[in-house]
Amino acid sequence: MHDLLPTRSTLPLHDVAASRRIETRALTHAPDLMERAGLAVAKLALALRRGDGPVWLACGPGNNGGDGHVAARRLAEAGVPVHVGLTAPHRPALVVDALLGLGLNRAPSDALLATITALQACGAPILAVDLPSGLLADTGQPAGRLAVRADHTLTLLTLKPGLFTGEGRAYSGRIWFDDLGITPDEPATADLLGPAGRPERGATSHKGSHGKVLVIGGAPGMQGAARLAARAALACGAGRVYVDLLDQSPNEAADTTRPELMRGRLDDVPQAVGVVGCGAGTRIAQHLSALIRQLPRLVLDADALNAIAADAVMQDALRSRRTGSTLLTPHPLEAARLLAVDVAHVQADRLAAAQALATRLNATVALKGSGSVVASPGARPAVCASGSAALATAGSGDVLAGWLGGLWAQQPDAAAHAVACAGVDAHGRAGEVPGVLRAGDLVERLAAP
Ligand SMILES: NC(=O)C1=CN([C@@H]2O[C@H](COP(=O)(O)OP(=O)(O)OC[C@H]3O[C@@H](n4cnc5c(N)ncnc54)[C@H](OP(=O)(O)O)[C@@H]3O)[C@@H](O)[C@H]2O)[C@@H](O)CC1
Ligand SMILES: Nc1ncnc2c1ncn2[C@@H]1O[C@H](COP(=O)(O)OP(=O)(O)O)[C@@H](O)[C@H]1O
Repeated sequence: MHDLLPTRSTLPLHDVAASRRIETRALTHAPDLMERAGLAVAKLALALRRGDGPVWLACGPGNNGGDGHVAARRLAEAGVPVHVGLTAPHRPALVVDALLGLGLNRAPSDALLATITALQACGAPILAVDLPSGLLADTGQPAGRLAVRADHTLTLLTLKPGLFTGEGRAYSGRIWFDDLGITPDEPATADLLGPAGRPERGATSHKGSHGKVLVIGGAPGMQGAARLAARAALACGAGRVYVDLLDQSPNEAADTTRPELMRGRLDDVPQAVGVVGCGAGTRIAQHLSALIRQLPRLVLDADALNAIAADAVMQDALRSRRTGSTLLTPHPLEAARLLAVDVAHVQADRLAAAQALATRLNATVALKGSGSVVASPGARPAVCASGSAALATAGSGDVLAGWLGGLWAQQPDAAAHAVACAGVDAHGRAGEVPGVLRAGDLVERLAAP
């Protein structure tokens, strides 16, 4: 058993169907799985309980509840007072939520909702077994109007996507993992991203070795967005970074506080990685066709995505680009526009939405938000466990787009999927601070070795 985040390597995620298959096969040679699960829960409960009061184990009707009953027995054997039931004891030292796990298949019944409300109100820390009760393992969304908001979740046998994306991080608390001694014997449903290395800088390299980025965006009043993207590309290590600010005179500086940044246009740097759309407004539409046709590698963000959502011809042009050469970075609303659905639909199943968009536009999609999802046509999707609400501030997405452009410029042979996985995870890790991180400071944190 170990504390899972931050991840030290890329790990497999398994959805409910895959977890069930793994469990069924494992039970043939390890029939004591529930004993192992209950023991792991009891060990963690011992470490987490606060005071001498009873550990309250709220056990549901299925095997999740079974894990809770085994844990209760183990705790009692260790001399810990336990209370097994659906109503609260006096001053519990810990609550073990073993109501519902993988088997959640509908909105919790009223009786379960009453127990969820009681365990939430009792004041003790909550340890959820496998999943917070009421949270859907595949999507990270509550199945009904309430799910347990746990302080800790000990997930068992497999890692479930819903712990990490959607609302998962808000409900799961600190995530622990015990594989119960079983190695998954089928491919992952998705990857949980680990840290990726930075592009190498050879001792004799020169600026020409590290590629070019062209940032196109920054309509009047929104030039900061393009500048943030350009600064991020520069901080990432791109050899040269050019900025094409829409509607600005070509004689003006790209960024007076970053003299390293140059003005440039598509015709000046036709082989650059394009980072298009940050703060661009609606005027970007008139530039997009040429950019989509000519730039070999494209990161499309913000207003570029909105323009594409409104133009079927541009969508066709995107589809005809080489697979692996286009990277879209929508937040959920931009993804919803591109898919012609509402945001709730996207958030209800972020993995499915990202995959649908990737297939529809023949592009890699980094669907942003807590638990960003990277999806590409024909590839296994990835979920990013890094990041925090410190990133929920204007400009952090512009920084991501620029950073992705900078990474890609230095790895011209990389496919968009690999670039997206590395960049999204690095961006999230740099954004793990208490409070708020201003986007300019995020660039500096990303740049730090
Ligand atoms: N087998 C093993 O050795 C191992 C098992 N493990 C553990 O087993 C867990 C999976 O167990 P599980 O399949 O029994 O499902 P579980 O989550 O307990 O729920 C099913 C029950 O809940 C009910 N129910 C569903 N939704 C409901 C709702 N909204 N409101 C009310 N009721 C609802 C459903 O009712 P039904 O649909 O049948 O009417 C059924 O009775 C897994 O998460 C892990 O903890 C692991 O530790 C590995 C070892
Ligand atoms: N609560 C959160 N947890 C993790 N990452 C977050 C959270 N809120 C925002 N982010 C990240 O911050 C960035 C915000 O991007 P975006 O919404 O495009 O902002 P902007 O357009 O203002 O730059 C995305 O990378 C997103 O994944």
